[in-house]
Amino acid sequence: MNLPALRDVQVGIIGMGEMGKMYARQLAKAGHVDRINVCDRPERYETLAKEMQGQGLSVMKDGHHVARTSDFIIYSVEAEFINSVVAQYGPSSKIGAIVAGQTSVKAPERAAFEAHLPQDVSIVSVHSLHGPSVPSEGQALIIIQHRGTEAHRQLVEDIMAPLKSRHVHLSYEDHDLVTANTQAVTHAAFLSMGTAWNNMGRFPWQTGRYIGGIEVAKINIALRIYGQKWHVYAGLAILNPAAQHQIRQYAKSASDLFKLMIEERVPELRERIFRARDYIFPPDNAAARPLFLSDTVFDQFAIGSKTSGYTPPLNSHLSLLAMVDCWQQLKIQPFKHLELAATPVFRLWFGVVEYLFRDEARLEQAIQAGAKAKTHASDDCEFVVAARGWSQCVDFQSFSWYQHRFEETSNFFAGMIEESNLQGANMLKEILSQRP
Ligand SMILES: NC(=O)C1=CN([C@@H]2O[C@H](COP(=O)(O)OP(=O)(O)OC[C@H]3O[C@@H](n4cnc5c(N)ncnc54)[C@H](OP(=O)(O)O)[C@@H]3O)[C@@H](O)[C@H]2O)C=CC1
Ligand SMILES: O=C(O)C(=O)Cc1ccc(O)cc1
Repeated sequence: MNLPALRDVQVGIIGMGEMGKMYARQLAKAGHVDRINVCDRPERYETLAKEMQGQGLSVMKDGHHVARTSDFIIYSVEAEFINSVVAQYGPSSKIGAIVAGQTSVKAPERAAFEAHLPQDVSIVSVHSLHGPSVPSEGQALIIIQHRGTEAHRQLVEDIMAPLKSRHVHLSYEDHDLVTANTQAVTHAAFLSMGTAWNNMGRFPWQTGRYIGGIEVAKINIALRIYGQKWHVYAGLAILNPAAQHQIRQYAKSASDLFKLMIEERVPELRERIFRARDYIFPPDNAAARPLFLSDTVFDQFAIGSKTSGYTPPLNSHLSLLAMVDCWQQLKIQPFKHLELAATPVFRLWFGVVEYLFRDEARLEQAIQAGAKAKTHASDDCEFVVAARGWSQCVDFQSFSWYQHRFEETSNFFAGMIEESNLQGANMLKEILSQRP
């Protein structure tokens, strides 16, 4: 069947949440295709039509209308619902259409497409590796040519071109492996930090003390994540087949290292941390292009005043030590994904980890702080409990438990999130532009 020329293509977006709106607005602005047909749930039709007035979009009542008129249909709904939404609207797909999903985890999307789409429909999926508030230019856009020809793939890439993203070609399987390696444990770390602060009942940035260096990055990213929708994180943790055991290992690594700290088993602790470091940051790894973030970079975004004369106690950085230990235990080499398919959050987090691990004196200070000074032992104890809790929640595959845990902490942070998101966005932009 002949494919339409780009200027004659009608693009359909089912699910006008944050990502759907971001795509719709950018594609409509480019004006390179014939029409953009969009819908959300039928009960939201009138409100959506009003909201989208004058933006060059054709707002439709439901997914049947979008599917039957569009040559390229993007499902941009919650991963938890992808099967039921595709089951409902998939059979209405226009003959010969190309279908994609924006879901962050592809195993359920693939299963839904294979089960419910007619055979004449091609599957060339997409996934923007950034949140809706990050400009798409230069960020990774994964393209998955699953069922269809080169011409189908090319048409999809031409349709997505106005986003000016960097197209990365992966299979469905590799997508889930790469995103589990970059996102699952990263999110578990930040979610656990937030839960620990909530359970301690104090905001780390409201203690009146100066917070600089990598602490600022931790706080801003944690708040950034808690400012997003819970289902995005729940979906990729619970439904990605490669994510669960990584999150479990992260909790185990945090717990193992914490036990070595409180039992003051310094030689064992040091041996384990240095073994992990040598695996993740081998000194002779020419392929690894370090980010080399510095205190000066982070301190531009410090909280409080350095002139208060207060010297912050040394931190054990348990969340960072556990990350590298987890990667080493599972033999994951995250460097491999840094250039190709890292999200902005992962790149920043990796930079923070590297900042600690590429400096032996800093690493030794963390070991001493954890096993001797024990200045952060009570925080670390809460962190271990929180990491285990998130891991159990993911193992149990409970979306409602996940939502409850997430919202309890995001409510605790309410009021802080907006301010921090602004600072977090500036920080991401500044720090990520520091790359060699
Ligand atoms: N936010 C992010 O940072 C990123 C998200 N993604 C992925 O993109 C997808 C969308 O995420 P995002 O836009 O953030 O989430 P949103 O919750 O903002 O958007 C999803 C939208 O789809 C709607 N929806 C659900 N069922 C239907 C249906 N039957 N018909 C029409 N619309 C429906 C939802 O309605 P309701 O709320 O009532 O359920 C909601 O408005 C997810 O799979 C997510 O994992 C990918 C990259 C980044
Ligand atoms: O950068 C991150 O890890 C984020 O938190 C934003 C995000 C969330 C979900 C995705 O599918 C892609 C990017």
